[in-house]
Amino acid sequence: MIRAHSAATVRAAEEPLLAAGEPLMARAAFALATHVAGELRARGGVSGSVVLLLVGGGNNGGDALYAGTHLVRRGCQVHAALLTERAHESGLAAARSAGVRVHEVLGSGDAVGETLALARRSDAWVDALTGIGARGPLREPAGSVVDALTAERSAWPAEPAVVAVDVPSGIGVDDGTVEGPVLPADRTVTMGTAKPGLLLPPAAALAGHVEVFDLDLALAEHPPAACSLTGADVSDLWPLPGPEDHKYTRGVLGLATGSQTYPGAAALAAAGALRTGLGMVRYTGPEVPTDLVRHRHPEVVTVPGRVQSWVLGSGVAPDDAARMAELAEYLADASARGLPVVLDAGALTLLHDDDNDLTGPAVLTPHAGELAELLTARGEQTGRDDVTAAPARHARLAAEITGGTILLKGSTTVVAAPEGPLYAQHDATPWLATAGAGDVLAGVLGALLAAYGDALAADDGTLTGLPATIAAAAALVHGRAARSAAGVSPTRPGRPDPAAPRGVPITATDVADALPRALRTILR
Ligand SMILES: NC(=O)C1=CN([C@@H]2O[C@H](COP(=O)(O)OP(=O)(O)OC[C@H]3O[C@@H](n4cnc5c(N)ncnc54)[C@H](O)[C@@H]3O)[C@@H](O)[C@H]2O)[C@H](O)CC1
Ligand SMILES: [K+]
Repeated sequence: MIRAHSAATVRAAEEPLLAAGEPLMARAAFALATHVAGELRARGGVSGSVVLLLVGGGNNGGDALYAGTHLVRRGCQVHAALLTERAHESGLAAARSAGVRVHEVLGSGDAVGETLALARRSDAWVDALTGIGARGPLREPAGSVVDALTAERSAWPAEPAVVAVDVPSGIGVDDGTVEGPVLPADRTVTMGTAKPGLLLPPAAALAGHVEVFDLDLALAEHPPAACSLTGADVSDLWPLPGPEDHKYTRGVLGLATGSQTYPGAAALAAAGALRTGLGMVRYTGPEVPTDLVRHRHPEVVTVPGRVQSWVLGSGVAPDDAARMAELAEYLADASARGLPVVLDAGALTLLHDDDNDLTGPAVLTPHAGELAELLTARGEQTGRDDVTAAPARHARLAAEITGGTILLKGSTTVVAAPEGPLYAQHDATPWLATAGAGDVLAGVLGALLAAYGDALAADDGTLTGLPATIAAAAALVHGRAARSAAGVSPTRPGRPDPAAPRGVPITATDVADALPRALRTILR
């Protein structure tokens, strides 16, 4: 699991070490210089390369100035463009005495032109304008300089190497927003621990490859603000059957999905659930989807009976009054029993007013538009673009309003419960943006929740965070299955790797069919 901690937590953890005189900045600077040298080596060599440090007025800039002294000693020609009146004093003194060429570009009256001229002669740019001390989007002239460098860099995608210090300057460090200019990085060298903005969209896409440099910060007692699950985490929580298991100990999932108009969602959700593995799927719905499910998945039982979790709503239109009334009944029953439910598609509108408030564990699976509609219906006027600009913030808000866990679908899936860490899962592929993919995900999620259904129903509060972890796990598995089906390899958010296979078109059925293949690589 990748754990990211808030700026405030990092400062609290740094405090005692700084008070004890630990040379944190010196360590950070050495690590930064090592990674910059690594980028230069990958592009042909270190000695003789030209490095440009973009220096702000705080310790973030200090890291880069000290790193510059190491790079000079490794034979680089290092320039420092000071985009501040007050550069880190000792760092600047060390840089000057080591032979870093310092340019006080503010004084020239043309900070953009001066910096751009230096940048065009450089093989690597080190973004040290702001770190965890940033307040809001980049102020001038840093903003205009970054805009100009971003335009310059997009003209030469392969060059130069851009290395961000701690975070790409100007991102929302704690929430992943991008409210102004940010220079996309090839690599971010982050100090002590990952920061939420390096995992959360849209900022995560600008960080490139993230290297966490350990500063021995005492973070164990500080809960992370954001996490990303890895395959190993999913393997640890996966419900593996034992010799004593039977269908009810493995979990029975109730599917109230699909409708006369959209029968396919019933079969796709069933496929996702069955290939995730569980005791049994019970399907309930009108004749057309029922016949389809029976035909496609003879394993599915279509008579009512005991279930341990529900998936409601995939393939149900909010104006399908009869079907919506059924969903409301299932939701009320599940809530009364404390059974976990997945609310997808049409079922999300059940929470557009507080008549159906959630009393049991629930995971809502909206895309950005559905989340905007839900928030607006609950009095928070929100547009789709607002959600995509700040997904973590809006997912958390919806979780607080509804009491449910929000799995917000997107190129990076964000999961937010009313409290506890956010999850960011960047495991999918753009090929997954295809009809029915969400139905399969709902089935995967429902099956996993069914395995934990009895425990969640009997929970005394110790499992509060479990639905969010399970939702993140479902997103990881679903994304890995899509990559496997499309034939693409894992990617970091951000610049696509030109050498990576591009993949092929896939259907939602392909994703469901690829689940066992994906699980074979996860459940080792
Ligand atoms: N504390 C340590 O010894 C270590 C710190 N690390 C690095 O330090 C930064 C945090 O440094 P801090 O001085 O607190 O703040 P920043 O340098 O991130 O930024 C403050 C700097 O930026 C200016 N500023 C603030 N907001 C904006 C804005 N919107 N636009 C433009 N400029 C802005 C502000 O005026 C100050 O001049 C941390 O990220 C690490 O990189 C070490 O790594 C570990 C030891
Ligand atoms: K930075």
